[in-house]
Amino acid sequence: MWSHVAFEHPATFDTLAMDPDKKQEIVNDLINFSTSKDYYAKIGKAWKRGYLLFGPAGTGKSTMIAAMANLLKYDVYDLELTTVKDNTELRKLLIDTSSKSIIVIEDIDCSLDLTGQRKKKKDKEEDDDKKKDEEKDPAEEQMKKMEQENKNSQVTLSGLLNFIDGLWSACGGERIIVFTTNYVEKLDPALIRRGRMDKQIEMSYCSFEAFKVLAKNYLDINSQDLFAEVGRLMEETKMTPADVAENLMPK
Ligand SMILES: Nc1ncnc2c1ncn2[C@@H]1O[C@H](COP(=O)(O)OP(=O)(O)OP(=O)(O)O)[C@@H](O)[C@H]1O
Repeated sequence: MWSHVAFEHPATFDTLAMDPDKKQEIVNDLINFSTSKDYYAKIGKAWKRGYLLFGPAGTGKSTMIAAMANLLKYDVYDLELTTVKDNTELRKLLIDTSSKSIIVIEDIDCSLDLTGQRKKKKDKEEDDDKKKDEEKDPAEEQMKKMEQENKNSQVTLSGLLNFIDGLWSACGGERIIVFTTNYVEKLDPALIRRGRMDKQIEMSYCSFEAFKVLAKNYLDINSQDLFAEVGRLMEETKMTPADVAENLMPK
């Protein structure tokens, strides 16, 4: 079901531009997770950890995932939810991952109508209430039933969460699941509740600290007269690390 491509992304935590304290915290968290087999066994929980990476495009969410994989030497599985037929298929796909893996679901806000599904259900209940006393057309009822069955055959938020919550306990191995989004505010709060996403990481516009990492990577410069001015401008502007990096590339 998965097609295999050798993972050879060069990004590491050394080349990742972000606040050094925040970066160190994430590295510590990952190492702590990967060396905690006994702890998870002791508390009787699946050895898994969920990360939510959020922030504007070009702030390094994909780069961060590559750095995670390179640090832990895990396989990366890119899961395109919109192409998964139903919860059964989702289950099969996830069981089929290797025992040291990072499962990535990018742009979660676009993959599933996470907020919509709940709203639709509520709207439907209201509609049904209104109709309670009205005569019900059997043909219409049948159509509704079919529509509902069709809906049930798709990947749902609850299918996804159930999987994250439970199934891995049966599989063994260490699994990291990473969700990314450019619009954290659009997500269903149930998805980002603690316990489901263990760590939420905001990827933000390029700070001066992040700029220094990029200057070192791209130009081999640690310090320069213009740095003070760049630092001031970085505070004033909202530039993504991707934009900064592009400007540091030879033209
Ligand atoms: N924090 C960063 N550190 C180092 N390089 C970065 C960083 N952010 C972006 N880049 C550079 O910009 C390119 C695009 O960034 P990336 O794809 O990681 O961003 P993204 O947040 O995943 O964007 P999108 O939301 O569009 O997927 C990367 O290949 C990398 O070269």
